[in-house]
Amino acid sequence: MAFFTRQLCRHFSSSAVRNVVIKNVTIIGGGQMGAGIAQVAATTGHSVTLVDTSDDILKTAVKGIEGSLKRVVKKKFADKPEAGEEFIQKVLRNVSTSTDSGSAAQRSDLVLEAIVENLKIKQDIFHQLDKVAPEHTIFASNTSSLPITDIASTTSRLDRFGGLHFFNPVPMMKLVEVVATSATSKETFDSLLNFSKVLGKTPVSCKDSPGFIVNRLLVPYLVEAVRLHERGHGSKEDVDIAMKLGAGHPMGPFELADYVGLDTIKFIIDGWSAKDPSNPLFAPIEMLNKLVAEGKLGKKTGEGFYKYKRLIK
Ligand SMILES: CCCCCCCCCCCCC[C@H](O)CC(=O)SCCNC(=O)CCNC(=O)[C@H](O)C(C)(C)COP(=O)(O)OP(=O)(O)OC[C@H]1O[C@@H](n2cnc3c(N)ncnc32)[C@H](O)[C@@H]1OP(=O)(O)O
Ligand SMILES: NC(=O)c1ccc[n+]([C@@H]2O[C@H](COP(=O)([O-])OP(=O)(O)OC[C@H]3O[C@@H](n4cnc5c(N)ncnc54)[C@H](O)[C@@H]3O)[C@@H](O)[C@H]2O)c1
Repeated sequence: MAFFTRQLCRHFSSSAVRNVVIKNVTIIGGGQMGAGIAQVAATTGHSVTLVDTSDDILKTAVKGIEGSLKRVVKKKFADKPEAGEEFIQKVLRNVSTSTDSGSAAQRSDLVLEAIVENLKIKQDIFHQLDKVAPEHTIFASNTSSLPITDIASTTSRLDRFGGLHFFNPVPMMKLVEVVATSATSKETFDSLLNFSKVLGKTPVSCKDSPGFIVNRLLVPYLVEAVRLHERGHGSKEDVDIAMKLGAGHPMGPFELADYVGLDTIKFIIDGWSAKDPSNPLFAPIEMLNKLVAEGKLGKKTGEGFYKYKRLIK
């Protein structure tokens, strides 16, 4: 009888999990994206634990969240600065930080990963967390370019694993790509879809195909911009001005690349090139490789294609 009950529980706890209402969220990675997602989740009343590898990084992340919230309240509470400050403190109370992803995951309905764009590191972290997270906990990755199926493969919760691809800067960008693998259950997908809506975002449904929707279209455009410049057909500045004034983009391709982070972009290009080496789209980009080798990673380090005065906006 005990055996039967155990089997029944196992069945219900894995394949027939009900929709999970997401309240407690662990976000792994307190960089640009993790901090932005933490801000939005905390603002919408979720209890958020932000995890990174050191307390210093986490301190910088929380400072970044506070800075971003100040920009939000400047608009939202234009005539009531005290109410604005109260709002900021209320949101910040919903954010705690930790360097221990395991204990954070134990209290979470959702573990959302936003660490470096490296398959092995992402797989390792989910493999560890799969052993300690509650059965009902949904895992999701914010990857820009890696197959969710590959990231999920080191876990035993393929039905409770999906993609939640946010856009940078998270507080301003309305879109979330919600990605289902062939193993993601409908309940998990619906929970992720609903979570995105509760965050105030507009979700679109995506298959686990390379680049999902946005990056599938955005990457060739960005690559062609840098090739055009390398061929001597336009300065960075003119290319950026052209795309802003001629195509209505809020940022030109070089500005956008600096904003995303050149290390992240290199991870994306190198990863796709390794999978599809004969595709000319992914041939090495000399300018990009040089800047990354010099530690010029874009806006976050103060220099990339351009130089910047302020590191944290
Ligand atoms: C060339 C190299 C090629 C190499 C190959 C390429 C390979 C592949 C690359 C793939 C990358 C994929 C990355 C990822 O997976 C997907 C992405 O995220 S792509 C990025 C998507 N984001 C964008 O496209 C951003 C475009 N930019 C904008 O929308 C705007 O510029 C902006 C960021 C919103 C800023 O607006 P601006 O008007 O320019 O500037 P302001 O500073 O005046 O801001 C306006 C308004 O917004 C408020 N605000 C801005 N940022 C924040 C923030 N972080 N927090 C809170 N508020 C913010 C600001 O306060 C202003 O408010 P207002 O004054 O108007 O009240
Ligand atoms: N930058 C963008 O515009 C953008 C947009 C959408 C999605 N993404 C994706 O989001 C992810 C993060 O990108 P980002 O721009 O925030 O990068 P980032 O470099 O700003 O931040 C990554 C953070 O992860 C931390 N980290 C690394 N290994 C860790 C580990 N084992 N445990 C805990 N923390 C760890 C780092 O210390 C760093 O703070 C990537 O997968 C990227 O492809 C990026």
